[in-house]
Amino acid sequence: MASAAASAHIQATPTLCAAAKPPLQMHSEHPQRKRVLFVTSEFADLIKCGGLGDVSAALPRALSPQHDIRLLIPGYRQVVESGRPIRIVGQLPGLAALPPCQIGRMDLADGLIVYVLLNPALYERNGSPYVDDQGRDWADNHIRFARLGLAAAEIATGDAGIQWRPELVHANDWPAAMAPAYMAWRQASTPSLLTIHNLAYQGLCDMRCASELAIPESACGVDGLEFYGQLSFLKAGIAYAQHVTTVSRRYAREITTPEQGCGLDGLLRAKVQIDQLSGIANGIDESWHPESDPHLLQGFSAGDWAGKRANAAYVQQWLGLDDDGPLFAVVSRLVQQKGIDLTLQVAEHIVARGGRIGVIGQGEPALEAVMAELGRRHPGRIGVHIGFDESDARRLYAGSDFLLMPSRFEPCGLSQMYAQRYASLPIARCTGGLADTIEDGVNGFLFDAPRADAYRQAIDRALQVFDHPELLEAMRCQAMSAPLYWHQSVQPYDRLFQRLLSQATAYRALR
Ligand SMILES: Nc1ncnc2c1ncn2[C@@H]1O[C@H](COP(=O)(O)OP(=O)(O)O[C@H]2O[C@H](CO)[C@@H](O)[C@H](O)[C@H]2O)[C@@H](O)[C@H]1O
Repeated sequence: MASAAASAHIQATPTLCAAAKPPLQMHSEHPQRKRVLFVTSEFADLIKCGGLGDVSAALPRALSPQHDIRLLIPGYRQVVESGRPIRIVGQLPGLAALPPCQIGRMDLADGLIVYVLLNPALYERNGSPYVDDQGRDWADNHIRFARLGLAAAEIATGDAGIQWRPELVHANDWPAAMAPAYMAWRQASTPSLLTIHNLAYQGLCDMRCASELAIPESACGVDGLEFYGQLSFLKAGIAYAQHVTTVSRRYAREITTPEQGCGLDGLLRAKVQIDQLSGIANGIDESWHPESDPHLLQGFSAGDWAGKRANAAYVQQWLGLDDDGPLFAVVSRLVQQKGIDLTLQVAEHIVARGGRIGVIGQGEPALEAVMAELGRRHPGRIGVHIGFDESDARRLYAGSDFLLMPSRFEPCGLSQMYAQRYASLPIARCTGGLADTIEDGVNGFLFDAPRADAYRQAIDRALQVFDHPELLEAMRCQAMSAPLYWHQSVQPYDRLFQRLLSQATAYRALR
């Protein structure tokens, strides 16, 4: 339902937004400058549930000097009520059960352009992009995110009425993964790229939804979207995109195995054989800087730990912790992937060894409840905040000595890199991007088996380092310089964009 406040920010007349500032510095002399539509369900400036929101805010900005890259996001309440003007620039008709929508345009202060898919009934709700206030999936998620994919295809084929047409569509995760499929069914000549940030979330719905979503019957078989009797949005993206990337090189290999392939490993192996699957590691954006981060109580740098102590003092007070012992942090979505059950098993060990644990997390209601109960059982030693708060999360990274991240799988992981940058040493499982970004005993600690005993041994090694200040100092300094900023990931994306575009040109010439 549209709220009055929401409507107030949507301008129907195509006048220039007052908030628009001169665009980002554009190297217009770049001969390979391309128009790219980045399709995503989260964007940290406005709405973030996890790492996808961070990447969607940082990667397009990092690529902006090379390319005219614009975002397409759903018009959630948090987006239309953000106070940033939106002007209507396009109209989309309905198709089957996918309703008509408008396209709004938001010009951000740094020049980034965001297209907003507007349909109050579909997107302007309380709750998160994916679940309601009780943590239940929205029952019409298949409609909401198929609509997003169709809108991307309509923009790509020039049917949205907006004065801009991408040369490449970059879809992210299952909520955007129908874009390559709708583009193929509309014979778009524009190539598409799908980035998988997490293979475990696939966007499954009942096969009977096919007609509501205008999916051609010929695409409903095992060579198309069918996945064990259901329709899979992610499979659609993998099948129809010209290329698939994931967010670390190791995870790109892992998802081709039956253990980590979530039932899609066969299809992904086929993609490898035709050179259509690769891994490009995430970076971190420059707001994650311990000297200048405005969220922190006090900044700090390697060797000058007064600011780190000030953040620790804040965390102590906020979470009701005692003031002695090493501080272990958990900053995480509370979901099975993150190995929260393993942390529950080692928590008493940490407390018995004189440690404290500070938690900020949100996610599955059952895991939230056990985590909160753990905090109640150990007042002063374990403090738990169930919720999502950017400032508190950053202060917890900055104030802690170690980050606990025993993920069962981890496509890349940003939290461990944020912790490293803020001199909190990650204790993590040797999997996916964690294995690619942490050097055991140098800038963090890794353990192999997803078991409490292996995890406890890594914690004991961390505690030994904590007892040797010169070692701790050396590891902190190594960690702070380890994570790569995004500009280091630009080149591989750039090369991939150019390759996909030249393949598309060659293909068009053959037709
Ligand atoms: N309660 C809370 N309050 C405030 N902030 C919180 C929070 N809980 C988590 N966060 C923040 O959410 C982000 C989590 O990002 P990650 O990349 O570590 O994991 P996530 O599984 O969400 O991302 C998925 O996508 C990313 C992006 O590609 C991959 O790196 C990753 O492996 C994959 O699982 C971080 O910015 C973290 O600080």
